[in-house]
Amino acid sequence: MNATSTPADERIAELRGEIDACDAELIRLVQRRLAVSQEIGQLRRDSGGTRLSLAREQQVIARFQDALGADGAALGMMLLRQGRGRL
Ligand SMILES: C=C(O[C@@H]1C=C(C(=O)O)C=C[C@H]1O)C(=O)O
Repeated sequence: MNATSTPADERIAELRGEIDACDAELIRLVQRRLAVSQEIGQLRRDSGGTRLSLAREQQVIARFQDALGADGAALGMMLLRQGRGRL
């Protein structure tokens, strides 16, 4: 600790490091999820199926809603939208 920083400042800096690590992991997971989702979409289209599966999307949103409430559902919808690209 230097002369001007308090114990709270030190702890905040430490916790911000944890947040930064969480964010980096989340970004990596979102990118991985997008790649997997796009691969599934391509496989379905190549075999003559639809690009989207609304029943599956409802399951995904319900999972986020159950775990995280209304904001979770919104987050799930953002992830789904990311994988859709141009409709
Ligand atoms: C990835 C899939 O395709 C699409 C993308 C989804 C997703 O990103 O979770 C879910 C349903 C589909 O609309 C799938 O069917 O699982």
